[in-house]
Amino acid sequence: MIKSGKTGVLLVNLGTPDSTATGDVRKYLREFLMDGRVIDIPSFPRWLLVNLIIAPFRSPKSAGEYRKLWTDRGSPLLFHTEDLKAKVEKVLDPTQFVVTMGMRYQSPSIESALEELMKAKVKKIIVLPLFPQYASATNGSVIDKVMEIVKRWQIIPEISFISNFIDHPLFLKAWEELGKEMMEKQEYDRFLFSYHGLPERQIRKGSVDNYCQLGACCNKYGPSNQFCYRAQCFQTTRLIAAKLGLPEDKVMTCFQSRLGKDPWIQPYTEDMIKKLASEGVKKVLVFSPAFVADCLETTVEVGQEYKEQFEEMGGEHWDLVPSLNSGDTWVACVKELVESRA
Ligand SMILES: C=CC1=C(C)c2cc3[nH]c(cc4nc(cc5[nH]c(cc1n2)c(C)c5CCC(=O)O)C(CCC(=O)O)=C4C)c(C)c3C=C
Ligand SMILES: [Fe+2]
Ligand SMILES: [Fe+2]
Repeated sequence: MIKSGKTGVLLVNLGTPDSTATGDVRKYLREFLMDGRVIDIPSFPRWLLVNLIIAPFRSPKSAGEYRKLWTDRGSPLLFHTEDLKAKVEKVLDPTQFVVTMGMRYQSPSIESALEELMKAKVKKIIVLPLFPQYASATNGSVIDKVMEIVKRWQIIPEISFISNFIDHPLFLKAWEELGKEMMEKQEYDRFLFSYHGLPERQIRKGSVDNYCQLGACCNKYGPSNQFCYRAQCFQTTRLIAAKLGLPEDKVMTCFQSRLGKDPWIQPYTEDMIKKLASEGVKKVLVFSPAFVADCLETTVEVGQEYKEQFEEMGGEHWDLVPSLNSGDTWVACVKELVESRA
């Protein structure tokens, strides 16, 4: 009998600068923000905006933020993704799977990872964008990039894209375990779930039959809004909160990291901090479940900057639940996600 080939697994995260030098941060921001799924305006105005305004003015400031984040092993987003890949490789059957890792922007590239899989003569590729909630700017962009590369291949193997995994029992269990560990050390008055934001326009563009109106529609999650990023975030909060038995009136969902002047999805995390402080709330536990690895957005923005803001307004505890990184339950989740598609 002819032996069929292995299945290739491609884990993809966002990407991070090569170093904290302003030039490297500028290069990263240029590649990232020139993606038409991230800044979704026509290419010429996008080029002007990115190259003449955002990259020159933002790079020095962002480089300073990256310096607060950087470790001996470099950027946490990169080394946690490398660790995850190494651990997933260990738990998957090596006679059946070849595991690779790539970043949507900068390095290691998706192209180099796909070449590795092609050389391994895989019969099928499973692509797992490491973003729990689907957004055109993240998962959509990964799918776009993979297709752009494989369309040049003579033989295109079967490809399966995992587009969201917010309800996977092991994803929820991993957050439950991390949350419990924090809650055993400290009591909290509120539980804040802060997700990466998106321009409202991008939600509207993805809304089928105009279902999504960026309001109470996101309080329900089902076939009508299964790809609405905002609805997926609210659903993620509900599922994790239920696992931890958190009282509904103490749980809030909000969105961080607005870029530019256009309206982004609300409520904004910064407004939520002001509201909590004005209500006299003192102890807040913060989850960031749009990310599966510690990165600039979690460690610096939520863990340092928002913490300072809350404390300046009279708050006493602002504690960030660490991300999934390469923890055992999360590794088991990735194993199951992959095996279920093999
Ligand atoms: C849930 C995942 C993410 C979504 C959705 C997303 C959308 C999005 N992001 C920007 C602009 C920036 N994001 C930046 C950093 C960053 N973003 C994500 C994830 C999502 N982005 C991660 C994991 C990171 C951190 C990377 C790291 O190296 O640690 C940045 C760069 C940092 C900075 O200069 O502040 C920008 C800029 C837009 C415009 C957007 C949707 C349209
Ligand atoms: Fe981002
Ligand atoms: Fe919605």
